[in-house]
Amino acid sequence: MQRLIPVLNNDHVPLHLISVINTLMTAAKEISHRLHQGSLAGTLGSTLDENIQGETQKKLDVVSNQLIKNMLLETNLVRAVASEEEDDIVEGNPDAKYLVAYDPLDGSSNIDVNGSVGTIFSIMEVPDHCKHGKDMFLQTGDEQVAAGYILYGPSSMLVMTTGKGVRMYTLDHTVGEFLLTVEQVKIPAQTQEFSINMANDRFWSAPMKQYIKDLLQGEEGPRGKRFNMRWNAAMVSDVHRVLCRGGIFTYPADCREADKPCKLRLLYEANPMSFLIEQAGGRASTGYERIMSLQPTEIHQRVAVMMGSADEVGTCLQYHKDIPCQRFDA
Ligand SMILES: O=P(O)(O)OC[C@H]1O[C@](O)(COP(=O)(O)O)[C@@H](O)[C@@H]1O
Ligand SMILES: [Mg+2]
Ligand SMILES: [Mg+2]
Repeated sequence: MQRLIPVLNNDHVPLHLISVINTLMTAAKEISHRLHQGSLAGTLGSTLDENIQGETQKKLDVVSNQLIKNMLLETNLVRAVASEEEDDIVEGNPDAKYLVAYDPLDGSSNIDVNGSVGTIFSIMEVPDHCKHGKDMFLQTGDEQVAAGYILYGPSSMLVMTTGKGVRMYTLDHTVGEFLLTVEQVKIPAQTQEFSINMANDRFWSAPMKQYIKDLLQGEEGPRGKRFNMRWNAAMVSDVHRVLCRGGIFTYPADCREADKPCKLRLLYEANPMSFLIEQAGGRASTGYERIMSLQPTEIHQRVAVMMGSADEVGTCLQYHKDIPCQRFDA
């Protein structure tokens, strides 16, 4: 089985970019090790702090963030990082070419129940027109040069793209390397599986309520087929399932909190996942716009997300076209 770096070399990925990716993998192996140690590592549970988004930080959110940030900045190949767990960007080498946005630990409410979690990353180049400050990161998802995630599940897996399809690698603990295990990921266009937090049903907009209602009616409803539901509460593992066998994953806008209609973050959750999904033949939208075409205005900006099997996402978007409603995220 091929190791990660020779695969990236074969794809003619620039050497410095390979080093950045490899550094992320070194951090990921350390995070994977700590997660597998569980309570034995003394890093489960919460801190007394909140991040910029008002969410209680888990100890492993903080540890993972520090590991990734320090390792990336030490390479001197990174101009700046933007993390879910940092209020602002953290600057590195002023002459470096790469920007890395990341969610150090996604789905972190799963940590204390020994559930799957992940690390999500998005790599961009410093734009010509802007060499300083957080505005460097305000690029569309189409500008990403690499993106992916590490899923810490029963096995640890890297799933990534540099724009030439999607590959999956599995961490072989005996050699400490990610080995290529799926050469070309392709999402089936059709599906009978959806992934959503159903507890938010009464807070969704009219098109989303109707779409899910019709799915639930199965073969007796307008869709004419039975659907199953899966929700891991970690975007990484829910999207991983979609990449493996198809499905639609969605976290739509809702009206639970007027000033926070969306949950998932554009730069380090929605964009990298959309890059993977599109590279694997799927679609990724907010319900109204293609996610990777959005012009970001803030580093911690949130967006509505619906992504996965192309035909199923298309059907969901049709509901958004046909049913007029007040947009909570407008
Ligand atoms: O609490 P909910 O509504 O189930 O939300 C789960 C969603 O929130 C997230 O956990 C947000 O990510 P973080 O854990 O990085 O904040 C997603 O991974 C997941 O899809
Ligand atoms: Mg997350
Ligand atoms: Mg997180």
